[in-house]
Amino acid sequence: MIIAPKVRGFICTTTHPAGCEANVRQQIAYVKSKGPLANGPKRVLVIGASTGYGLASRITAAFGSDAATIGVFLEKAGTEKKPGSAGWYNSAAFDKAAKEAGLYSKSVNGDAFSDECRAKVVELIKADLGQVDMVVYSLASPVRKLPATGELIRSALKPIGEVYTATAVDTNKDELIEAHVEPANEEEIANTIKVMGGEDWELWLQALDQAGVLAEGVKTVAYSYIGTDITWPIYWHGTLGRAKEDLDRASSAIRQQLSSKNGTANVAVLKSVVTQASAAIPVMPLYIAMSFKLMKEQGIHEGCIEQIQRMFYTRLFDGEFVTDDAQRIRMDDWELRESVQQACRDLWPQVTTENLSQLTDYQGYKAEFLKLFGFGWEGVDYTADVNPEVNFDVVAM
Ligand SMILES: NC(=O)c1ccc[n+]([C@@H]2O[C@H](COP(=O)([O-])OP(=O)(O)OC[C@H]3O[C@@H](n4cnc5c(N)ncnc54)[C@H](O)[C@@H]3O)[C@@H](O)[C@H]2O)c1
Repeated sequence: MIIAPKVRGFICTTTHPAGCEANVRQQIAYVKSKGPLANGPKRVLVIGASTGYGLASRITAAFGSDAATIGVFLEKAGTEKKPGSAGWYNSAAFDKAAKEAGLYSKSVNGDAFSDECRAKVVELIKADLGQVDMVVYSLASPVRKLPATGELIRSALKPIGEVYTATAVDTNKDELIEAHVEPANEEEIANTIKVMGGEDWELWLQALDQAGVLAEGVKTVAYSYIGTDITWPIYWHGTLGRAKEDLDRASSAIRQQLSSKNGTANVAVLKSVVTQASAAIPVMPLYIAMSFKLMKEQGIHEGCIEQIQRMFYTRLFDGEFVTDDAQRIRMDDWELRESVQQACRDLWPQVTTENLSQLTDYQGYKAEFLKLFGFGWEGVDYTADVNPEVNFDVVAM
């Protein structure tokens, strides 16, 4: 079939397998261009491995450090008649490239919040790798089914204390709007912490530790976002920020847990990038369009793969392991420069629907958003017939 993009709200409901493969190949080429990673991990588990930062982590570990990887994600396979999710095609493309390079790659498609999924991963590690020396936690999900009770909990994307009002962009109409978001109540705050906080990361590390599949000196990282005063009301000071604070709590609990095997646990604070997760956060698309323009002009632009490659190569495994006072790895250092933030603050009140494309990198944002779903990649013939049914080595749950 011939597949064209169909955007509905914050997502594109169609995907292109060849475009997703082009995305993965380009990320692999980027990592390879940096040469081998000294002292890198060799057996890596990535939870949330199919898109965004998790995919970039899997690619960096495999192609920077020749690591065997197990990836966990929740994605939909395509059928003859209907395209699957982008993460499915990304993972198929990763698996193909890893095997071509002689690297071990196994994937588990299932609910990472479930005990069954943890048990399956433990079984795989025991059977194939023995132990892992790195665990990346990169889940982004609006819902979590609690493993103990089966209760389905939903997160909320809301401010706390007062209504949030700000200029935002309606990405369907390409118009500036005034976004109003009502504050969360106590239950919504607690629920968001349950879904996106640190509990599930802790459960993973406990299960892996108890099964004896964590190697001496194991490193685990979970990804977070803090941002600045521009996004604080909706993010860091809102429900998601509370969940991310809980990740800091979990990181110190896991650090304690791993100390007997000289393991480390850190939250890595990453920059804002275009992913399916960030597209759903009010104000993020406008802020990203603005900061991308400035960071590109200043020669410090990074997407997922550039951020993660820099983290692995200059902080985690080679270079200087520096953290902030809360033991967080700060990869948002370039984004937080005053040259970027002050310029954003100055630009914010000047942006209108008419000058959006001149004052910000809005066109770049839109193009990158479509690229997440496999559209707009150079070298892909979008007029050609493509089979949406793509199979690879994946354990279904
Ligand atoms: N996007 C940003 O700008 C940004 C910035 C800083 C930090 N982060 C953080 O990085 C992490 C990853 O975010 P992202 O933007 O890469 O998101 P993403 O939406 O691109 O990826 C989410 C991943 O989680 C997986 N997933 C979701 N629910 C699952 C489930 N129930 N079971 C198994 N897998 C599941 C998906 O399959 C996918 O692999 C999040 O913690 C996010 O807060 C993102």
